[in-house]
Order: sequence, then structure tokens, then C-alpha cells
Amino acid sequence: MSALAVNLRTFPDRETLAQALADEVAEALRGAIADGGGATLAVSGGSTPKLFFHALSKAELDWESVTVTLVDERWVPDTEERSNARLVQEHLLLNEAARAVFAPLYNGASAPEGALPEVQEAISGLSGPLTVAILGMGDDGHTASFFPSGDRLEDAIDPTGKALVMSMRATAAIEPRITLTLPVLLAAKKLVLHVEGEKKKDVLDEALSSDDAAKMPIRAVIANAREPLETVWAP
Ligand SMILES: O=C1O[C@H](COP(=O)(O)O)[C@@H](O)[C@H](O)[C@H]1O
Repeated sequence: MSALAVNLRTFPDRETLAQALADEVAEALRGAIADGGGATLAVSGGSTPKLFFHALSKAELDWESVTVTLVDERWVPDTEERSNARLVQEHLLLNEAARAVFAPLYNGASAPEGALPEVQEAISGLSGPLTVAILGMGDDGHTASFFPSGDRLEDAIDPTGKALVMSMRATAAIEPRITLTLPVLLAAKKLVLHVEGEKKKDVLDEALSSDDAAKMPIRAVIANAREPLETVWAP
């Protein structure tokens, strides 16, 4: 029997998922803007979000009122292929979304550890909890930069922790990383896990079979989410 559970929605294909997720995210951003404030959107990097980014970039809303940031970043400049900021710039901040404000996590410091106070201040300047945070998941069960065996994993996934951002080093991570912490992600008004492909479905099933978050850190999100984690998947 599963130790954990998510609210899984399955789509027939990745294009349909991308458009449905973009429509929902756009609606949540519009709602936050209508409530009188700005809206904040934290997105993941990696290979999964491209179709979703393209769909969302065409959504009609008051993008000037939206700040886009990242759930996590590889500590490389945006001239590098592996930069999550570069992915966002090339695939999300286009079309209508070109008018959004982008708040990157990488700031050019030589290492993320030394950059934490500055990045933390920038993140705390975003008004209130995130409106929307979209998570991805790696084949090892990492999400954001919560890597199994990460040097700051325990601190990053402490649900009672006070830090907003954390550095992370892990062999599987390749570069040093910076990540929003679990409490920041859990506080998002809308939190969605976006996974695609049969392999990731197997990884998700494995994640749901135990609650050992040190082995598969996605479990920390699933176990501590206010309600069963909204999860979207397509083959
Ligand atoms: O390194 C990262 O990987 C995960 C998963 O990426 P994917 O390529 O398997 O979709 C991603 O969610 C995270 O933001 C990124 O930094």
C-alpha cells in the first residue's frame, strides 16, 4: 500500500497537457492580479517544461504585473546551455510573456553559497507567497534542486526551516545549485508537479511507495503539501 498520494491527472499527449496547464496557470495569474496585487510564477528548468512554456507565453494577461522566477538554478551564467534562466528566456519570455519581469536566481557570484543572502533578499522582495510554482522531477526523484545526497538537502527540505533559498552540491547535480526551499514551495497558492513519459511515471510510483525523502526528495513535497499534490502527466 502507498505511503503517500498525489492528485494525478493524466493527459492523452504532451501538447494537450501543455495547453491545459498553461490555461490553468494563466487563470491563477489573472486571479492574483485581479485581487489587486502582482502575481509571481516560479518555474522549473530541465527538459520537460518547453511545450508548456510556449503555450503559456501566448496567454493573454497583464504580464507586466507578473514576476517570473525559477524554482532552482544551476550555478552557471545564462550564456551556458544548461542555464535554467536561459531556458526561460528562450522558451517562456516570448510572445505575450515577453512583458513579464524576470527575477533570476543566478547573480554572477563565484559560488551559490556566497550569493545566498543577496538572492534571499531578492526573493523576499517578491510580494507574499508565490502565486504559482511548477515543479519537475528527475529520474532520481529529485525536484527543484533537492538532490538525494545533496550537501544541504536536510536544510532545504525542512518544512519548518526559515531560509527561502539554499545552495546545493551533489554529484548528480553536475554544477553547484541554488534552490527555493521546501517551505517557499509549499506556501505557493498553486503548486503543480509536471512529469512526462513512462519512466517518470515509474519514478513517481516508486516515490509513492515509501516516505524516505532522503532517497527521493520529491517525497518531502508530497508528504508536506497542504492537499494531495496536484500532478499532471502525459506519456
Ligand atoms: O536539473 C533539473 O532537473 C529537474 C528535472 O528536469 P527534466 O529534464 O527531467 O525535466 C528540473 O525540474 C529542475 O528544475 C532542473 O534544475
